[in-house]
Amino acid sequence: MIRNNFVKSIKQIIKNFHSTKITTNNFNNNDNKRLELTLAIIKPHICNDPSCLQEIRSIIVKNKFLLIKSAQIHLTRVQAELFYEEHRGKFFYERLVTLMTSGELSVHILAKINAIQEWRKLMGPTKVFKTRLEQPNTIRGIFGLTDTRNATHGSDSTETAHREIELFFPKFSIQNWFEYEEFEWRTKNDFILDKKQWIHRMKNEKC
Ligand SMILES: Nc1ncnc2c1ncn2[C@@H]1O[C@H](COP(=O)(O)OP(=O)(O)OP(=O)(O)O)[C@@H](O)[C@H]1O
Repeated sequence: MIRNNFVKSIKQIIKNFHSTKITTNNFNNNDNKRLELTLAIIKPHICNDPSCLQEIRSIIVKNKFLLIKSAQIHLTRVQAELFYEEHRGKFFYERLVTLMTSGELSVHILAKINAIQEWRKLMGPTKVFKTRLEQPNTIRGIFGLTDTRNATHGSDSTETAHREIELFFPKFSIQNWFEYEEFEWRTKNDFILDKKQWIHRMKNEKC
């Protein structure tokens, strides 16, 4: 019941979000801090439910993250094992790998000032049952089902973010993005959200 109410209120927030045009003022800060990149993953049990998937993507946009790249990816077992290598041997490792290979993932490179910390804050803590009580308005508080099926993933440091971005988007050059694009994303006037691809485009960018 409580969970249903949260889902309803999130739906309402999203309904109010009609405009796809946003201005960089939303992304600027006063001390000209650079944007940061992080990797966000929406896990398979959410991707299997189109309305939940749509809601989480809309929450990302609503919270003023820039969607730089997005892809639907089905991991092989080898890829999932590599991704979660640090957890090998833990009691939840097998079920985690099974979950992450059970269907498509929605994978996104997000940009924002303090993107890593901001995305983790929006997701909420790993443990779903505690999170539902203590931080019910976070993504995991609303959409998490169990500690493993906790809806989303987010990189936990710059080093991890860059490693994970390279793993999922091998053609994307982080170095080039910071050298040639970061300034424009941070300072140019407006972007358009392409809701088919779930990426932001600079206004004059060709599709
Ligand atoms: N105690 C646990 N029980 C079940 N699953 C767990 C547990 N701890 C972690 N996991 C699963 O392993 C994933 C990676 O765990 P980690 O400790 O890196 O958490 P996290 O940094 O909050 O999550 P993520 O890396 O996915 O953003 C978690 O997102 C969750 O799916």
